[in-house]
Amino acid sequence: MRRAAYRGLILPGVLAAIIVLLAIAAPIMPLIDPVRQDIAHRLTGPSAQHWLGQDEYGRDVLSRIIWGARVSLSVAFSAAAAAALIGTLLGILGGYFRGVVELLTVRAAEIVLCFPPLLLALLVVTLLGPGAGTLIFSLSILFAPGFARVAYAETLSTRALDYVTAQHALGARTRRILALTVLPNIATPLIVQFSLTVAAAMLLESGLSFLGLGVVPPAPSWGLMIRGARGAMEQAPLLLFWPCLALTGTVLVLNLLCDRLRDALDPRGRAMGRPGFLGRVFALPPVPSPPAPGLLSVQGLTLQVPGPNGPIEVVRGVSLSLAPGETLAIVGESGSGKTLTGLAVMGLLPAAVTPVAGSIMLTGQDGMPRDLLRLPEPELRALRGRDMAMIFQDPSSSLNPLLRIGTQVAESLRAHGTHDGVHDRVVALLRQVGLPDPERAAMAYPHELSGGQRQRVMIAAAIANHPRLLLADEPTTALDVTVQAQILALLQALKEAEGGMGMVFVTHNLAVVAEIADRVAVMYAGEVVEEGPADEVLAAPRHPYTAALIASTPEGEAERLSAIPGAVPQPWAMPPGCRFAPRCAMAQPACTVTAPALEEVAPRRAARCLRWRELA
Ligand SMILES: Nc1ncnc2c1ncn2[C@@H]1O[C@H](COP(=O)(O)OP(=O)(O)OP(=O)(O)O)[C@@H](O)[C@H]1O
Repeated sequence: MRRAAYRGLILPGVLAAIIVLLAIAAPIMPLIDPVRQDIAHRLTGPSAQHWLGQDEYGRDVLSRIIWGARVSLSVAFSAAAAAALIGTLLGILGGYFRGVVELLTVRAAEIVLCFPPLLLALLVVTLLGPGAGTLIFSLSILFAPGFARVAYAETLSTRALDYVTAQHALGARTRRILALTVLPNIATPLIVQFSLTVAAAMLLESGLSFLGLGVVPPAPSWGLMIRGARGAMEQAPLLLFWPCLALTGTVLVLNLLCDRLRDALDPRGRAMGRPGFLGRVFALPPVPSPPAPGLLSVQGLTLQVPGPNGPIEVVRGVSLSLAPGETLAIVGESGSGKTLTGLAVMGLLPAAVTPVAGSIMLTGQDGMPRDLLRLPEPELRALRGRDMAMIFQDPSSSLNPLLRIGTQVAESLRAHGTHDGVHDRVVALLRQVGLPDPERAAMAYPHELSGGQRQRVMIAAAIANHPRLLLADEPTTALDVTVQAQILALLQALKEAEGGMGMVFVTHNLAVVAEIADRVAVMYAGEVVEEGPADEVLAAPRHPYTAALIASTPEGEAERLSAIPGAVPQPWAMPPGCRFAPRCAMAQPACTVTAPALEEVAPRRAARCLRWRELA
């Protein structure tokens, strides 16, 4: 993934390098003297000797463009770099220490913002006299507060995050925390700010030179060229075109370069967002006739992420089915692919994850089965929250902290066309999910509720439109044990009340499976290794991994737990043959050679093990 991000740097990097090299190499290139006048040939068009023609004094336009790049680029880069350095320092210090430091840094820098930028630049240039040095000085004063504000805002939110607190807890010095933890984490918006500032500085330099307050004529600068060309626009329009093209092109290349640089430096960059419909569909082979589902039927779902040596299958050939009114638990260790399978159903996969095979058929409220993997985004969006809904692990981060609970639950109703009696319906929903004083809860903000109450709110929003399918991704993991039991009981009760609603429950907890699931799919390293009725699978597993999971689950006080040796293999280092073989007590040589298929081991039961019969 990072390699792809670095590849994205090539085109803008090469273009920017050409521009910079041309500017640097201007003195040694066989260019005509950019200030040599040839009045006899003023405003002459392109010729073999003057490729871009001659200007109003007969000077060579190509030579002035290339020499002008030196001035424009050096002024813009120097000013942006100085502004970035000063502004970032002020912003980080102000945001981190707050109080008086904030007053002396960020707030002091903001005084500059009270003046119109052009007027301030004019003032400085008038006081110090025109020239490149003055331009750099005035532009850095102008742009530093922008950096200070971005750095300040980002530092404010970063300093409150757990990984910064963790550094304090480890006894790290403030200087190191600022340089090694805060700065890299606020770098992304600063890079974007830098690209915008370079572009703005080039434009302002051109503007000031155009006004006669920047670079002093006859030295070449793009701004001066535009100024000169303006007077001769009617006779030689191309004279205006060339410096404008150079300015626009350079600004666009710099913006692109900074965007790509941000993607390459931030490992989260490409993982955020979601793949578009075309990206999804082109990656998927057509399915001739998808099997008819009960409520949900996942067939052969394979998900890939880009890896350093080619794509990696993080979920492989997963097939699941769910009948109306049924609860299917997907269980497995961390990294087994449970969450990605759930997100694939919702069409909410991260951008880095692409479905490359399989189908996900859902029968909607209208009784029509649809393949969710091949549905355009607007149609998927219409299904989300109405035909299928999802609740997540951490209710604190799923609720918007700035909106009242009632507004957030109402949003899920309004999103699907309910506009009348919304308040009453919201209160009824909050009552249905067991919130003690629903009228008051509707007016509360998320931070005023406990974790369990927030999860109840999420459930209320999820069931607001009577979905046919409810996906619950570890909805009780972030809660304490007593609250967990209440939420499980609530989900069970709601499922019965909402007659026919199916539930897919992602968990790593077998006790939860035993409590609520009708069927269970056990996942290991991206594959379903066993599937069947929950009570049968838990009582008599047919896969050594399921058996090992059960043996490692606490049950009663006297039980002795046995841990599963080793760890789930990393997606890029899957063992050949059976993926569980390296950790399996029953593994034999054949297991490390042949990847077992998911075999039917009893009616409506399947297992992916060569030796399942020995477990029977
Ligand atoms: N955005 C992503 N980019 C690259 N790889 C990813 C991404 N999301 C998940 N993966 C990989 O896919 C695999 C399955 O992840 P998934 O989150 O589905 O596991 P899980 O079983 O739900 O684990 P957990 O219980 O910890 O959430 C993991 O090994 C992870 O490395």
